[in-house]
Amino acid sequence: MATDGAVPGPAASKWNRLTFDTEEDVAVSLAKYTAELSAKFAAERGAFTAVLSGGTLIETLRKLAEPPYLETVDWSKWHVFWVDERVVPKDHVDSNYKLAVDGLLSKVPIPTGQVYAINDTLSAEGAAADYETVLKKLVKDGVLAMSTETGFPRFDLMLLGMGPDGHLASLFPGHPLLNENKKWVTHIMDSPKPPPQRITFTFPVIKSSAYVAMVVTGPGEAGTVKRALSDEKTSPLLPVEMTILQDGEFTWFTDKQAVSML
Ligand SMILES: O=C(O)[C@H](O)[C@@H](O)[C@H](O)[C@H](O)COP(=O)(O)O
Repeated sequence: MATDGAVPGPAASKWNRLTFDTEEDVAVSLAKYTAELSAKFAAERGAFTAVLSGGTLIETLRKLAEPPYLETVDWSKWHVFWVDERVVPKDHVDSNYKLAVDGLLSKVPIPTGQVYAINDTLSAEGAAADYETVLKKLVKDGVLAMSTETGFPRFDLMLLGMGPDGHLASLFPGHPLLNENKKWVTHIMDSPKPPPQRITFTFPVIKSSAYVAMVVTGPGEAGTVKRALSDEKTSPLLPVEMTILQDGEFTWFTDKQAVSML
């Protein structure tokens, strides 16, 4: 059972809240939504740029690796990125790349050259700069779109999670990185969520997305979801509340436990 809600944001942007009975129902709907956007952009642009988070998001994407999507999705058009990544070896248990490979990417035939992991031999600062260089080349190559409104890259779909403190990516409440408005990719050395060293997309990039799915299931963030979805705003806004798309569609994918305090 899904319900919609009305929402704020720039006139060109849309905002939806979908609530399902169970996490399983969220997973079923998220796979359909992702597969449909994949087909849309593959047809329109000949490529589909999909950005993954760490955390439970990969588990909630599990239905994509099952029929019918295994056969019906044109995986050759996919280009996969990470909205944030821990600065650890790619085979480390804390790696978001490892998490995604184990949970999804090893099960679907995306060309390996179209999965963009960080260079794990570099420092956090170096890896962020290197990742930004990779993105800029993909813009030149016509794989990654640019937002004409913001001058930042415009990813087709970002699949995001939210922490109990309202963080997304590695953009944490009260952190100076929330104000970064020049770089596409930056680095953090003191992440309150371990491990401490990460790279992360900046807000201008996230806000330039064509589609964002904010996937929150279970009771763990119910209080933060209540605050994020409340009309009464308290200052300072949480990072998730700051994520107002410039010209895109933001959709909450939640289960009943996640919205149980609304
Ligand atoms: O690298 C990370 O840790 C993630 O990208 C992070 O932003 C995650 O999405 C949230 O912390 C939600 O995590 P859960 O889905 O596990 O609640």
